[in-house]
Amino acid sequence: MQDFIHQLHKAELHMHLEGSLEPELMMQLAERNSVQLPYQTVEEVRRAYQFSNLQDFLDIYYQGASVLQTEEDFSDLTWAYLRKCKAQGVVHTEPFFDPQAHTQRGIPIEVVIRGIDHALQRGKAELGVSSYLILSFLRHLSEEEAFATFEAALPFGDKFIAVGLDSSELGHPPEKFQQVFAKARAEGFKAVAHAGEEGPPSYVWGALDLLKVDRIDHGVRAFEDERLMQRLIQEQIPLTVCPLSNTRLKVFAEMRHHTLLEMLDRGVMVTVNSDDPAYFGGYLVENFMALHDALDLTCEQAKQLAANSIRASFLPDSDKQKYITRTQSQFV
Ligand SMILES: Nc1ncnc2[nH]cnc12
Ligand SMILES: [Zn+2]
Repeated sequence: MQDFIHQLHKAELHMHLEGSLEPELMMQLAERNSVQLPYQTVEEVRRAYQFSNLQDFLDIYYQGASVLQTEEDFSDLTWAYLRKCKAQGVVHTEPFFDPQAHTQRGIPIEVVIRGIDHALQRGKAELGVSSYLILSFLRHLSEEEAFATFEAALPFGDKFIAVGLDSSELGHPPEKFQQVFAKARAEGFKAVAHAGEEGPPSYVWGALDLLKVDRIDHGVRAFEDERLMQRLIQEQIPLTVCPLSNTRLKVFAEMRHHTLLEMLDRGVMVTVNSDDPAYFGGYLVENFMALHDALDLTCEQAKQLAANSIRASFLPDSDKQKYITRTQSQFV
């Protein structure tokens, strides 16, 4: 099964670059930049990765991100992730970055974007992995701060395709960011938002109706609202679901309780993603394998999920068709 999943042409649509910072690189960059971390060894870092909810994780995630300071750091981080993509049969990726996690520490936004973009260009040229970057706003900060971030990023508007919304969900509903999303869409950007990870189904409705997003990130709590499920199915709105993240952050107590395959079988456009692979125990293939181990994911379902990831991407239709046709003729 693992080989089968490796070979499928897959897109990854929900992955935070800062969440791909492996403990080894974290320690290396801490040393390179003289940043003090509360850990002495890689093992100590790994031992700290015990989370009981999203906020627990975010506290550690932002602390980890503090080692990223120069263009080279952002490029090294992105490059390491793209090599993983190449090794796992990910042909296209649409990663998030959180500019405010860095600008708040005094790192200029151009350092962040230039570093990431350098690696993404190299990934396309040297590894054949294509990508579209997504600029994500931190929802625990204000909409004014999101606007300022968007304005500062606009001179680099050719380097990202969409805006997103992440960080602490509860207490920060989509409507808080209605104006800045309207502005970004008016400027021609696509839109996505985390919704229904820890937040209730009403946040998914809000992301659809107020932010007018093209995809929902997570969205697993939509399962609790049958009318919403019907809408997701009818309109084929993609959900970028992250199984290992959901169990690590206790959205589901155990993988065997995860509803991803039930959603797939009901006709929801679900995709599999890794969210923060360095923190949650695996990249894309490991997420597929977790579904196989706990829920008996079949080859047919894996193929469908891979095709969904291409369909739900922002690739042009001609590229989507190319990848889907290839996957279908790969295994007959
Ligand atoms: N799973 C997640 N939910 C919200 N914000 C995040 N930032 C990084 N990972 C996240
Ligand atoms: Zn996420």
